[in-house]
This record gives sequence, C-alpha cells and structure tokens, in this order.
Amino acid sequence: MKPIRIATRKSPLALWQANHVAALLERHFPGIRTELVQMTTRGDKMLDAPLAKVGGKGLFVKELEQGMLEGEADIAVHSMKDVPVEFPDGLHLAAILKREDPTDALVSNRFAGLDELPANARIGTSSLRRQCQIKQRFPNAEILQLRGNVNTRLAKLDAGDFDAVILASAGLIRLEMAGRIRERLDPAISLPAIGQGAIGIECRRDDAEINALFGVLHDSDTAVCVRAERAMNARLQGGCQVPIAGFAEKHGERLFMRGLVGAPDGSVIYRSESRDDLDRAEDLGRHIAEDLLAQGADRILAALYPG
Ligand SMILES: NCc1[nH]cc(CCC(=O)O)c1CC(=O)O
Repeated sequence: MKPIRIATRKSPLALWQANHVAALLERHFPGIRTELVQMTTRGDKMLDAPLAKVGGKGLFVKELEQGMLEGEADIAVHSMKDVPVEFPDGLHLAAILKREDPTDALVSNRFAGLDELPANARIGTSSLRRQCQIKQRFPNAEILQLRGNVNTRLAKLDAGDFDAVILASAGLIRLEMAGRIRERLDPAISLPAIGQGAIGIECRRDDAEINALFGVLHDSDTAVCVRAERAMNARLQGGCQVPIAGFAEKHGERLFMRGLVGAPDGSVIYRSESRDDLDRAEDLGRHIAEDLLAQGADRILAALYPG
C-alpha cells in the first residue's frame, strides 16, 4: 500500500498532532506507512492582523481541504476548534480523537493564578471569546493582541509584553509545556471554544480504504460532545473570530452543555446551560443556541457580522 499522505499546517502544534495521528496509524496497522504534506494556510500568513479582523471561515483548514480534493493528500489533521461546521462537497470527518484537557490556561511569569492578577493587568489574547470572559471578571484589564503559534506567543510573554496570556491547555500539554500553566481556568470562568482540545481527521467521503482505517481511532464520547457543540455553532453561524463559547460534557449517559455569547468588552454575556440524552446531542446544541438568541445574542452577533 502507498504511504498515507497527511496534510498538516507547519506550526509545532499542528506537526505534533499530525505526527501523533501517524504514530497511532502505524501502531494499529503494522506495515502502514505515512508521510506528512506540510501546507501554509491563509491564517498562517496573516499573523499580524487581529484574528477578529481577518475573518473568513476555515482560515486554518481550507488549503488542506483543497489539497485532499486535488489528490495531493489523503487525510488532514485539524484542531476541531478550527474546523467550520460545514464541510466542502466530497469531504467529511473520518474520526475524532479522545479529547485532551479542554480548558483555557493562564500562563504568567509574574502571577500564580487569576486571583493574583492586578485589576489593570495586561493580558494577551486575540480571542474575543477569551477577551469577553476576562473583561467581565476584570473590567479594567487591558487586553492586548497576541497572535502567532503557541511558541511565538510564549516568547512574547517572556519578552515582558504581558502580565499573563491565555492559551489552550491542550496545546501546551501536547508540546510538553504544561509546566508553564499557572492555572487551568474552570469552565465557569472561561468557557472553552467549540471543539477545543479535540483533534479531527478529515478525508474524502468516497475513499473507502482510508475511511475503513479510522474506526479504531474514533472516540465516541468526545464525538458526541463535539457534535452538540458544533450544532450550537451551526445555529449561531459562529466562526473562531466571534465571542462564542460552547462546551459539552458526558455525565454518565447524559450530556451537560453550557454555551455563551458575549459582547467583546465583557459588558454583557448571555449564558445558557442544559442537559439531554446522548442521542439528542444536536438538539441540545441547537436548544442552547436558541436560548442564547432569545436572550439577545442575536443583537451581539448582528453587530459583529454587518450584512
Ligand atoms: N486558535 C488556534 C488553536 N487551535 C487549537 C488550539 C489548541 C489545541 C486545541 O484546542 O486542540 C489553538 C491554540 C490556542 O488556542 O491556544
């Protein structure tokens, strides 16, 4: 069999994730070979623009999808957080891996945790979702733009540009930098992004050989949570550039989900939570979305998407 070509971005985290999938495939299917096809996405090129202004869905995945559609790669490995809810014709998710720690992490060289931060702390993040939740708790905090891959962001912190930065715990853990985490922020304080901590494997729908491989890597507990979260996002039309958070957890045979939509300045945050059966994951996500819209989230989202 020809090597399985894995499309990936070139950031250290993306390469870690692609190599992780390659190692899992080689472990489960002795004899299978893999090779990485490294690509640059529009999101990687526009590292200076504030993420909220760059816009466009699929900023970090489009080129990888194009590569698969053109036959240059067989699968793409993504952070589910970056994957739009709609797939291009011909592509779909083959598997979702078991979720890593889904929380946001506070990283600081000066302060031991969130409660130690001064009221006017300078906090680095380019995520409106993180910004609105931090601003609600610390109205006088100064939010400073922080783009680039995980290593770049830590270098900017170490250069003294910020009192603290907020990153996904999962990225730090995967890159063996968990020691830099000062506090894993409780979801009640910083509700994670849809899909945060989960890795997805995308491939061509009609590629039977490839599709057959991924059942063993699929984690159905993670998938049911991510399905609920993505159903919420589908209803809200959210991308990674809007202040939307959604996080589902499996408690026994039930799902518990929380969602929020906030104004970027933290002046108002609409929150919703609910429970439902596992086989109603998508209804649960849509229900949370409807509840948020009914509270007033539609006005926040309309202001962010003119037209
Ligand atoms: N926005 C980029 C991005 N996409 C996924 C992760 C982290 C890994 C994950 O969520 O699985 C990150 C970095 C971050 O938010 O700090």
